[in-house]
Order: sequence, then structure tokens, then C-alpha cells
Amino acid sequence: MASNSQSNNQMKVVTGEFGYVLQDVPHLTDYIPDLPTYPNPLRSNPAYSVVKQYFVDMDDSVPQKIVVHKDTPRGVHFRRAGPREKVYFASDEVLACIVTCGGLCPGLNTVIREIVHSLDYMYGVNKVLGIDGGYRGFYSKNTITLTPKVVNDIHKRGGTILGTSRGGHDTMKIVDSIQDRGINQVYIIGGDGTQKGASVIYEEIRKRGLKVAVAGIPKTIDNDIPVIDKSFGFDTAVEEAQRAINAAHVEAESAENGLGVVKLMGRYCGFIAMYATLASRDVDCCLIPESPFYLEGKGGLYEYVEKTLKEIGHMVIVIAEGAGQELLTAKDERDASGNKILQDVGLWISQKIKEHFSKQNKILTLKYIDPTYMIRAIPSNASDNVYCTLLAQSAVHGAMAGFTGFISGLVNGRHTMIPFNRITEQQNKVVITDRMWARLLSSTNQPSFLGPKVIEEAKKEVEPPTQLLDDGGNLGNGNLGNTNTVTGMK
Ligand SMILES: Nc1ncnc2c1ncn2[C@@H]1O[C@H](COP(=O)(O)OP(=O)(O)OP(=O)(O)O)[C@@H](O)[C@H]1O
Ligand SMILES: O=P(O)(O)OC[C@H]1O[C@](O)(CO)[C@@H](O)[C@@H]1O
Ligand SMILES: [Mg+2]
Repeated sequence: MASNSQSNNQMKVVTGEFGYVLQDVPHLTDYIPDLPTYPNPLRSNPAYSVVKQYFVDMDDSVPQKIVVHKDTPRGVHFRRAGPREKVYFASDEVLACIVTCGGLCPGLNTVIREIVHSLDYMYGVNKVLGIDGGYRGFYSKNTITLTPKVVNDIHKRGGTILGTSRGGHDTMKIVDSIQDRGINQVYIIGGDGTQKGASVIYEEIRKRGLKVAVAGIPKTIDNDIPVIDKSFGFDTAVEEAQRAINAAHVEAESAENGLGVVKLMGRYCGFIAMYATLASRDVDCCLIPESPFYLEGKGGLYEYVEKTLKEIGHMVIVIAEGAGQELLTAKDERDASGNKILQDVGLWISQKIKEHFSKQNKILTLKYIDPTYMIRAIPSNASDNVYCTLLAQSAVHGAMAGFTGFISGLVNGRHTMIPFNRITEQQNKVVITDRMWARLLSSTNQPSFLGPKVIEEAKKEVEPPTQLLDDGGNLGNGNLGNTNTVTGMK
């Protein structure tokens, strides 16, 4: 590795040969020099001592972009997660806490369970506190004692045993509480808003010079967090959405001119709707926030519904909750975290289509299904459970090794530690000029609702990096504080 630098917005950057860039995560020794180290207790753990090369090499990193040409620079990398030979906390010195914030998501309890288990079984840490009811619980509620026994069965339940909330992020009060209680590892599970909150908590802790590691575990069924392959709970959400789509299809198939409308979550992005549609094959039209649509006239939704009902006799529409909001009467209502409160677009579109058919005296049997909260309130499925387990383990390994100000995330199938600013600077969205959306359009055969002007505009937009998209690579090109997505091969 050739050189180290710290850019304006505090990101630690290491550059190397052939365009190698490591967007590194902070370490406690960046601001507290001469911290004592201890041999990793895993050395004497029978489960791990037989594993060849169990400890991660300090120089291991994971490339963000894996599709390359022979002459492309090596590009942006993230530090590989996993246990290190040395740890910066003695087992009996650690007082950890876990907090869950934002909306529910399948797998929250699994992550809580695995943090508690990993701390205890791998590192001999048995002082773990649960923060009750999200960020505000730090300063307004008593803590909950978490032991392996207390959390043993919680992964079978939906929700979060700790409770969650929106709003209430008072940085000073939260850090005062961390300091007063003597907490030195903070595990923060939540979405984009939560991780922005985690980032300012980390900054304040650093300003105060505290030996406290802050680790985020990104949560969001919407999959709106950039860089990572996907967020935990997403697979479960897509799977559960199949039940609603299936019901809509059965209802529609059994009626004359049957139309099933299913609303799925996705405030600003349509990943659940897109993947649920691709998985189901019963969906004739998928509407997402990133792809504007219109109702009337040539190429509009009414025309497509009429055509489909005439040709097939029934139809299913999946609509993401954030789709078409610009067509509804705007009300500027916000939740406690400042997120826009959306109008019920599923109800609106159902009403509009019904009115359209009634004006023409045509029969329509429309059933509207809104399974949104049912989808996010269930426990995680098998693959999300494994994913949650590994994310939690990576967060614990990172904190014990003295890393801080990071989230634990999967990049190209490898567990990594990603600096907060890489995931808070923008939201992940479906790119409608990307192959994946084209695949959906060709699978449903729906109109794109796009004129050439909209397509031009969409192409100009910066492509957010995500592996759920076809080509989400981000080649660092020097301006490392921002996301410098270079549109790659299509
Ligand atoms: N910019 C920010 N700075 C500090 N704290 C924030 C910020 N944005 C949100 N938060 C805090 O993070 C917590 C969760 O935020 P929010 O309700 O937006 O959910 P989220 O984490 O984005 O999850 P999701 O949207 O997936 O349900 C809230 O307590 C909120 O006060
Ligand atoms: O009703 P709540 O709890 O604010 O949550 C709704 C929001 O939560 C999300 O599921 C994100 O967690 C969004 O898709 C949705 O708009
Ligand atoms: Mg959010």
C-alpha cells in the first residue's frame, strides 16, 4: 500500500498501485494512541483453533467492482471483516449495548441474538445492555440486560425485542448516556436514518476522545442502503410478498375481468416490488417510484389494463408505496424522523381504475391487497438468518479489533467494514436505465411509460452502487469524498 491520506470529510483513504483505493474505516488508535492490545481469545477457542488461517490478514480488502476490463484501475476496496490476531479490549473490560431504530425488518432479533452470542461465546464478554425503544431509550428509559439465555429463542420472532422508534436522536444526550454508563461498544441496528445518527454519535465520541467502538448493522427491507449487496430482511420480504401476489392472482383469475392490486413497501425505491415481480411471474405490471407512469392516453396504464384484460381476462399490478406519488395531491406530512408520510397509492390507483371502467360501463372485479406491515413483521427466513448471523459476527470482530465508525456489510459476497459516510451520502435506487429493470419490463411485457426525454434524463443521473443492480460498480477516480460512480459495461 503506497500512501495514506485523510480526505476532507474524514474518510480514511489508502492508495496503492494500479489505481488501488482502500476506503478504510476509523480505528480507536487514530485518536487514542498507545492503546494496549491483547491476544484474540479465539486462539484458544476449540471451535476456531482448528481453522486454518482463521485470522484475517491486516491487508485483506474486497473490491467494490468485480466486473473489470484488462486496463481498468483496481478501484475502490473495503477492509475485509473478520477476527484479527490482536484485540483492543480485554473481555472483562467490555460493556456493550445494542439499539434498534427505524421501521421493523425481518431479522432484527437474529442480529441482536448473534451479537450477544458472539460477544459471549467468542470473546468472553458477558456484559451486554439492550437500549429500550430506539435512540431516545439511551436517555429516557432503563436498559435491558441481555444474556445468551435471554436472547436464545428470539430469532424465531418478528419485530425487535428491544423496541424501536423514529425521531428522538439527541446526540449529546445519547453520548452522555454512553459515557455515564461506561459503555465502550455500541451496536446500532437500523436503516439509512439510523446510520446517519450512528455517524454523528461516532463523531461526538471521537471528539470526546472516548475509547468506545461504534458499529452499525444496516437494516432496511426497502434495500435503500448503497454499496452493500443487499440488506438483511430483503429476501424474506420478497418471499413473503409472493403470498400476497399469489392471492391477488387467484382472486383475479377467478373473476370476470379480474384485477388484483398489491401494494408493497418501498418509500423511495422499488426493489421489493421489482424482485417480487421477477420472482412471481404472475405480475403483469410493476410500478415503482423510480419509473414515473401515467394513466390516460397512448402507452398509459388504462390502455395497458384494458388490453391485458381483453387478451388474458385477468391481471395483477404490483405497486411500490412510493410510486406515482407525484400524481396524488401532495400533503407535506413528515414522521418523527423527518421522512415524508406517503399517501396510499394502492388505494388511489384502485379507485382510479375502477372509475375508468365504470365510466365506460365495463365490468371490472378489482381486489386491493395491502400486505405491507405483514411482510415486515415476520421472522427472517433461513437465508436471512444466516446473513444476519454473519453480519453480527463481523460487527463484533470489528469492534473487538478496535475498529469504529463502520457498518458491517456484504460486498460481492464478502463481509466487509464500510465507513459510515459511504452509505449515508446517498440512497440506493433502482436504475431504470439498467439491465435489471429492462429484464423486468421484458418479463411483464408492460409499457415502460417513458418518453425519450425521460430516458435521457435518467441516463444522466448518477448510478448508485448496489449489487442488486446489474452493474453497480464504483471506481474511485480521485474524488473520494463523494460517490463517483463510473458507469461501466451494460
Ligand atoms: N440525519 C440524521 N441525523 C441523526 N439522526 C438521524 C438522522 N436521520 C434519522 N435519524 C435518527 O435515526 C432513527 C431512525 O431513522 P428513520 O426513522 O429515518 O429510520 P431508518 O433508520 O432510515 O429506517 P427505515 O427507514 O428503514 O425504517 C431515528 O431515531 C432518527 O431520529
Ligand atoms: O409506518 P412506519 O413504521 O413509519 O414505516 C413505514 C416505512 O417503513 C419502511 O418499511 C422502511 O422501513 C418503508 O418502506 C415504509 O414507508
Ligand atoms: Mg430510512
